[in-house]
Amino acid sequence: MTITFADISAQLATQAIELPSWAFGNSGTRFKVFSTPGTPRTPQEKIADAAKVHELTGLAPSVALHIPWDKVDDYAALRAFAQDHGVDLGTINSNTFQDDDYKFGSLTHTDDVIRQKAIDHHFECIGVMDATGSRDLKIWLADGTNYPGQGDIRGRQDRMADSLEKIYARIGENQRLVLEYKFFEPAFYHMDVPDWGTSYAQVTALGDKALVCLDTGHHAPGTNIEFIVMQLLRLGKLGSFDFNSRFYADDDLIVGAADPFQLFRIIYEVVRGGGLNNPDVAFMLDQCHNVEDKIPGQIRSVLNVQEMTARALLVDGGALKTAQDAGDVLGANAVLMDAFYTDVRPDLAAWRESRGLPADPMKAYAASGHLAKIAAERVGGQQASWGA
Ligand SMILES: O=C[C@H](O)[C@H](O)[C@H](O)[C@H](O)CO
Ligand SMILES: [Zn+2]
Ligand SMILES: [Zn+2]
Repeated sequence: MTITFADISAQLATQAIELPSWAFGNSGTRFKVFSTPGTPRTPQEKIADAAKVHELTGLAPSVALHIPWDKVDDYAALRAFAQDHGVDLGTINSNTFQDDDYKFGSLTHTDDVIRQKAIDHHFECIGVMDATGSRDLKIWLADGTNYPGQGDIRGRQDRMADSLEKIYARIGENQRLVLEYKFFEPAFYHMDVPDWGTSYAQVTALGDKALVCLDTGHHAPGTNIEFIVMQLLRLGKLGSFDFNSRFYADDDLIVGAADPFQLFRIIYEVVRGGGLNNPDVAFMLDQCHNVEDKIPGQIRSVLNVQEMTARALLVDGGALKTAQDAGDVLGANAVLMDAFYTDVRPDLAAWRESRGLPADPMKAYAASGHLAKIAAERVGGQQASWGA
């Protein structure tokens, strides 16, 4: 039975992709962080930009914050500001990677005083969650070493487990902790949470409110990421995605830009594993727009996820299973490729219009004059920049 667009539009209508506040700030590499006219200077301006993406796509109802980059005196007021703009505040990201004290680790540090400082920072983030109504605390640790022998990697695991246990004890009833893994950078010999297995082991030891965060840019080249997605869904431990794409390392490029087929395969396993529109599995972007304009970059990103979701939902599951069970290798592959090669853009455009959204949000944003408006308005002050 061929699946039609009409069969899948209801599932598309409930898709929600959380935007990272930091994607609207300036970002770059160790070589240069470029500034851009109109870049937000405050958490409020970042949220207003995220709301513009939601206004034009209907896809991005919440914004993730990064502490202290989005530190304010009154988080309840910030939430009200967000809600006035038609979005809500989402995942709270901790940051133990920009303080001199954490040169040799944070939650893994040998010095109890420094470790407690890192734990206290997470208590502060949980306090922010209480004020913003956020569900998820996302922990990504830069902790690791650069040379064999530099650190006792076993001892570091034990100290991290102890630190996480103390943090987890403060996680509220309707809150969760998601632990993000990354195979390298900024450490170049070992990272203390290098892979899904380590994150899974650590969060499983904590309890049901602790889950794994999968950043699509955090795997060794050649890794079959969709297999990891399948397994974490199967184990009920996939809490969230940090979506982006990369050609080489953790490039944090627009999701689907570097490898659209990989994004399709990942989302197909999300669909197959019951993870689509599943409140337990958060879709978030984690990107930096170093040279392209940031609001259009985020619009393009959520549209890429939507397009690949539509294609994944068009996979004829019945025909696929029949071919798989019959050992029809090429037949089974063809079922998936047919969906991947289906151009869903015309149907999506008509469907957006039927919902009062612009058929082509990229064109609509370009024609809106919004970029020129914020460039003219946002003069003076300190532009938000990755890291500050
Ligand atoms: O590589 C770092 C991770 O992707 C984290 O999610 C980090 O918090 C985020 O990228 C912001 O820089
Ligand atoms: Zn990430
Ligand atoms: Zn990353």
